[in-house]
Amino acid sequence: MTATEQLELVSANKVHGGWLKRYRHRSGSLDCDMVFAIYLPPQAEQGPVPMLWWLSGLTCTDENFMQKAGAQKKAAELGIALICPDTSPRGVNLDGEDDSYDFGSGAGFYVNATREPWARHYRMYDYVTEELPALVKRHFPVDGERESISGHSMGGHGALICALKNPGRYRSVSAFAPIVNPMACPWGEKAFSGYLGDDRAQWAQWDTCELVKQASKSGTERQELFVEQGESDQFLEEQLKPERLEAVCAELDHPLVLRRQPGYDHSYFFMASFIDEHLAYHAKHLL
Ligand SMILES: CC(=O)Oc1ccc2c(C)cc(=O)oc2c1
Repeated sequence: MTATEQLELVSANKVHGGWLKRYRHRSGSLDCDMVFAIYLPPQAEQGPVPMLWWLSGLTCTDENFMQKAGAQKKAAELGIALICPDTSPRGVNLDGEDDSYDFGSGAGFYVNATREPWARHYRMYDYVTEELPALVKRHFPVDGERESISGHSMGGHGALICALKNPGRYRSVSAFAPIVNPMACPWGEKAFSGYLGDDRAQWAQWDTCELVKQASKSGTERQELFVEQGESDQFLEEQLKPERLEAVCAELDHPLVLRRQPGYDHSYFFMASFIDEHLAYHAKHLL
């Protein structure tokens, strides 16, 4: 811990016997103040508990998942901490940052930007895989050896790339309606050209379908990917394209559980309907 590291408590609410807390801190990797949310189940009072990282989607903050998914009851039953970062740097005042919902504020895409003016602040990959985990392990009763990761949409893309880029790090990975091939959909093309520039070889380092191909070539461990997808999702055909992940995984024999759920859309009602099953899935790997 650095001598100046400070965690400012923003709010605290008791939920299902545990505590949901929000903290503000100075992020070195993003060079700005950030807020994150952590739910500590009642078991954390007895000793370190395993962690599930939740990465949220476009327009979200640390709050949406904790307020809308209804995950705390099951997390309390299982004894799993939930940690939810914000989705982009905040308050850095870059030109064009607030012009649209799918780029800039609330849309960090969990990459490390290499293009100016984004490169100094938009390093969400380093933030969610290195800086914030180290901080959480220093300050909270969590077991740093037992972590899993999940997320929704842009955050589902984030969860999948974090797991694929760090074989052996996460005990399990799941995603709701993830953007599985951002190199080839409008949201991803806009974000990657803005944050990374024109070099598509760089883009491939942040694309789930491409990372599955790379894992196959390099012979690294093939971790199962668990994906939940609503069939009435309004972004299914244009942005999410789960059939591309299905095809790549089938071709390369990468384990994938893709569940298509009739009638469900892209909203938090969809996540609230299946979050308990995802928590139980992660618990099998964490406990
Ligand atoms: C709270 C909420 O509804 O979150 C939400 C809405 C829409 C989207 C879209 C369109 C994409 C995404 O990545 O996340 C997301 C999250």
